[in-house]
Amino acid sequence: MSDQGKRLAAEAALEYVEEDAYVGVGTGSTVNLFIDALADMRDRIAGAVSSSEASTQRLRDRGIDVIDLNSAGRLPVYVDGADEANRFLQLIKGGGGALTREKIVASASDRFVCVADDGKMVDVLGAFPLPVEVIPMARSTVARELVRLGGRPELREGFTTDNGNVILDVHGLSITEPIKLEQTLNNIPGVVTNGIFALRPADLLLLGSDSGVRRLKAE
Ligand SMILES: O=C[C@H](O)[C@H](O)[C@H](O)COP(=O)(O)O
Repeated sequence: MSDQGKRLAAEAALEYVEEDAYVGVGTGSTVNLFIDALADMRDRIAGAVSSSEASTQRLRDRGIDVIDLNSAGRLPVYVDGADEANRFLQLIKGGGGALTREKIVASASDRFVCVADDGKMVDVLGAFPLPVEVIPMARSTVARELVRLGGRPELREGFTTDNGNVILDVHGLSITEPIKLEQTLNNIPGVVTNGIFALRPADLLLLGSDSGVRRLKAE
C-alpha cells in the first residue's frame, strides 16, 4: 500500500472539481488527502456534500462549507476512494463503513472520480471482504442468507454506521457477476445496501503509485 500513490491520486482529482459548485466527497484515508488538497481551493468552490460524519468534520476543520444533500440538487463531481476496483471500474467500498451514504451521494452525481493507490486494482472483486450494512434486528437472518449465497459473514465488532446500523463483512466471495450480486444482496430484507458499486461504477479511476498517476476509464 502506497501513501505516496494515494496522495498523488488525491491531488490529481482536484482538476475535476468544478469551480463555484458543490463537490461530493467520499470517505477514507485517500479522501482525507483529497480534502486536505481541496482546502487550497476552498475559495473557488461553493462547498461540499459529504458522505460521512468523519469527512464532514474534516471538511469543516479546513474551512470548507458542508451542506445537506437535500439542499444541493445534482452534483457535477463525486470524489471517493475504493477498497477494490476492476477494469470496468466496478468497486468494492465500505472498508470504513460509509458505503450507504457514499452510494447515495455517488448516485446524485454526474461524474464519479475514484481515487486509489494501485494496490486496489484486481482482476475479480471479492478478495476484500464485502461490507454489507444491515438493520440491527435483521443481523442473524441476513447472515444466514449470506451463508446460503456462499459467503462467510463476520460481524464488524464494536462498529455502528453513521446511520445506526451494523456491518457484516462477507468473506469468501468471488464476485464474477458484480451487478447481479449487488442487486441480489440489496433484495435481502434488512440489508440497507452492500459495498458493490457496479450498477453505478466509477466514471474515472485515478490510480496512484510512487511513479505517478494512471487515469483509467471503464473498458
Ligand atoms: O467506507 C469507506 C470507503 O468506502 C472508502 O472509500 C474505502 O474504504 C477506501 O478507503 P481508503 O482510501 O482508506 O483505502
